[in-house]
Amino acid sequence: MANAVEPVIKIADLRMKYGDKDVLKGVDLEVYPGQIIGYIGPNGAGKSTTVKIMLGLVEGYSGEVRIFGENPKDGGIDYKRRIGYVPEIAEIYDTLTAREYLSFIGELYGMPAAAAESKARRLMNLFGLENVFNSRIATFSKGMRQKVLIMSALLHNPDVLFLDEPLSGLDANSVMVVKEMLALLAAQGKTIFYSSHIMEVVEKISSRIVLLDGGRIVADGSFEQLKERSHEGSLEEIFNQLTGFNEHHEIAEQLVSIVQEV
Ligand SMILES: Nc1ncnc2c1ncn2[C@@H]1O[C@H](COP(=O)(O)OP(=O)(O)OP(=O)(O)O)[C@@H](O)[C@H]1O
Repeated sequence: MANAVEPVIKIADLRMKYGDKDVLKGVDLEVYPGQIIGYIGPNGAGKSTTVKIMLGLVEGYSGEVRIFGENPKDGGIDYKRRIGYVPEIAEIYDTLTAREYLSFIGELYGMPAAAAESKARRLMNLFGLENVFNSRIATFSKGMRQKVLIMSALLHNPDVLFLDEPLSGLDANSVMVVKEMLALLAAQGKTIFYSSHIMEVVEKISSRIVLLDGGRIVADGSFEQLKERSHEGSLEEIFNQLTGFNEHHEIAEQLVSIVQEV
């Protein structure tokens, strides 16, 4: 049955090479409003490359890519205001205070300065960072910096959020808050593209899981559908089965034996 709602993300036959290496080998994907996509795959599978292409950060690919119907190659910027991004490794301006940084990012997205600052302050309070609003980011712990990154991606109320290991460094309480917040955002029609290696979290929060392996999508469905198809119990086991990995015992034993050599 045709879906009457327009896809937020539409990718068709996406291919990308780095030098001689085929990194993406024909990826097809349509993502709809309100979906939380768990985008998973082994190291080097091509996850970050896909996301960077969608964000317009990487060129040189072939195939069709549309975000809100726009082609990242066309250079339009209005649709980019509807996107939020938490990269895995972020360039964050250490010398700025959280207040300065977040206000700056808000203004970049077209928010009035006062509105950006007021929103940033209230988000900081809810993340338990009210006492460091005027402190330099250089003095922040890893988790505090990660919270600032999450806030900076959300400040302008984007319609689609790309998250790469967003919970990295967050304490257990903050993890619960962010997971619940993502579910609420999705329930309001926001689209979440969630890339992570933490299978327990992906299993719980995703409405749909897309597994990329060697530049190809090898599974696409809800956790229940993937479970039924693979006859495995957990997403970690499904991941191991679909990526053909069953050597963890052997490799672990060999690692230990090398470590123990003197
Ligand atoms: N700028 C680049 N130049 C050359 N090769 C690259 C570049 N960026 C990525 N690659 C290669 O493309 C492949 C896919 O990388 P990508 O970062 O998309 O993988 P990933 O699925 O995000 O992996 P991880 O889980 O480790 O983050 C890897 O083999 C990587 O070495």
